[in-house]
Amino acid sequence: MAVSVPSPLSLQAKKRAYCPYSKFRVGAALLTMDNYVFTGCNVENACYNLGVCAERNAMSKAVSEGYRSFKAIAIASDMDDHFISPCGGCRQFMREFGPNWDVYMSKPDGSYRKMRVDELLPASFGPEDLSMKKVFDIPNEY
Ligand SMILES: O=c1ccn([C@H]2C[C@H](O)[C@@H](CO)O2)c(=O)[nH]1
Ligand SMILES: [Zn+2]
Repeated sequence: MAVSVPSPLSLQAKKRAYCPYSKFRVGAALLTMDNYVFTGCNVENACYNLGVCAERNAMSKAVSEGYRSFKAIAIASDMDDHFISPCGGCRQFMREFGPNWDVYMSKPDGSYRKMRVDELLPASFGPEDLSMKKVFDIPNEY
């Protein structure tokens, strides 16, 4: 499937947000190196701290389906005066899969700001610091 970034799929994913507590809808569309797309929305919980962000949801879906190599993620919210920006936890989660891929932070009108993961999280800690190989070479059996 051909996908433009920031992807309209992030807007579609936003519609599925489960956010009765914050009422702050977020959608994400993650593009893999081999051009598959995994979407995600935020999923909140009555036990507030268990809520999951849209970005992490999309990345976990991709990894659980066997994809670890990412080109870009597009993020959408309902804020029309700000570009949605990933939280610190999601930045670290993105960095696990490499420092050099793109994050498109959008507004509902489709305008966006693009930054690389390493710009969003400089001087980061990652798998290499634990003497790991590239993350896509990490086996599923140890
Ligand atoms: O980049 C962001 C920022 C916030 N949220 C979610 C978390 C929570 O459900 C709600 C309000 O913070 O928005 C995301 O999913 N992604
Ligand atoms: Zn987050």
